[in-house]
Amino acid sequence: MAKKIYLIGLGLIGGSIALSIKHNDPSIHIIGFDINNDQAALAKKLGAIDEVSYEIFPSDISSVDIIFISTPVEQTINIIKDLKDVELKKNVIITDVGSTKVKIVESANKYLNGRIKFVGGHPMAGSHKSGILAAKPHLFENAFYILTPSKYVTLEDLEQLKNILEGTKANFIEMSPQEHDRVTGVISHFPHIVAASLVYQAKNHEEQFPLVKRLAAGGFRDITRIASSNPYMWRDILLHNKGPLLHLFDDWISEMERVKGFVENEEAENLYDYFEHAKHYRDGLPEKQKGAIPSFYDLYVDVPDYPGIISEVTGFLAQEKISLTNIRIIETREEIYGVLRLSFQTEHDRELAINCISKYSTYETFII
Ligand SMILES: NC(=O)c1ccc[n+]([C@@H]2O[C@H](COP(=O)([O-])OP(=O)(O)OC[C@H]3O[C@@H](n4cnc5c(N)ncnc54)[C@H](O)[C@@H]3O)[C@@H](O)[C@H]2O)c1
Ligand SMILES: O=C(O)C(=O)C[C@]1(C(=O)O)C=C[C@@H](O)C=C1
Repeated sequence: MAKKIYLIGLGLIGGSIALSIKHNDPSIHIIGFDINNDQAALAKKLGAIDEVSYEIFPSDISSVDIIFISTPVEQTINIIKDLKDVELKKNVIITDVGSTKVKIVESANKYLNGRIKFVGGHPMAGSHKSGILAAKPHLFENAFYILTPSKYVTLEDLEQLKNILEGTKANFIEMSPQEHDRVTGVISHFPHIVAASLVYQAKNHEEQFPLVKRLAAGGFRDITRIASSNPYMWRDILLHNKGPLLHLFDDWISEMERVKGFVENEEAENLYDYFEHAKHYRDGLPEKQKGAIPSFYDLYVDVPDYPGIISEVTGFLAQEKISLTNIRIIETREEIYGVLRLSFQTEHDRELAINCISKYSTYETFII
């Protein structure tokens, strides 16, 4: 069992991996390095790591069992290249978390050439946010964690990596780097391009229609949330996955032409079928697992409808350090009661909230 871990890159993903390892087994010693010293200091302060390294390859790197590279994908390749000349522990495992795999695994095979065991990794959960302050120990709960092990990696090596990642509560799945980049191109990379393009469509109409920005409601905000992601990260991802993405551009252009034809020719039945089939497929996405549908867990609370009720309820949760992902007043009933909808990242947090609210109040809670 690995007892000493080294994390290069202490942002959202690296930080969440560190927190999940620490929460699962505090005895694991984690050293962390980040080119941004503030991130590293925060990671230490948050208890994600035990020790900050101020150089990327410290002398005690030769004693670590597993090295996680959780940097943007182009930096990941640079680090793998530099690692080839570093003295490391025999049987050390190196893994990454990059959103692309083909180029990263190619560089590992080229520079580490089996001398060092490399397991491509990619947790299929995250956020449009970046940095250690967005990191959560349960970020990967119920998500798929994709592994693309090279031929030099044994089953025991994979088990050792999965054991250290047990605290993520993710579901591990193996695939080839090629399959990984094709699939993630479809369900992650290209959707990020589309989200950004929809933002540009609004921006490009703002001069003619100044209200565009102000009238943007839930639908536009939902579909464009990921356009707030880290541009540095997505620049690298698109350049790493150019091949599959160029095919997806062609598919998308054909699809838009097809739908344009339905509208232009007023093909009502085709338009209905278009939305109906999309709804059927989307509604069929697995709810429990993350990465497919944001697995927010909603709790409804019957509350008296008076000023300050929201801060009263969130105050209960704050007292017990229960984190919330969203809160909305969804209904104000004629009589004195209203309904709050509280959203949580995990079912466990929702359970904690139910107990917390019943402990501090008589407000009725229910799950739909
Ligand atoms: N954001 C997501 O939803 C998500 C999900 C799964 C995988 N990923 C992948 O995880 C990786 C990290 O993404 P993130 O969301 O954690 O980004 P992030 O910006 O939150 O964190 C990246 C960290 O790496 C540091 N860094 C950059 N270059 C470095 C270098 N050369 N040496 C050391 N540290 C360096 C940055 O200072 C930053 O703190 C990326 O490869 C991304 O594709 C992201
Ligand atoms: O949840 C989000 O905001 C994400 O964009 C996470 C997301 C994705 O779903 O595309 C982004 C990049 C990753 O490689 C994996 C997951």
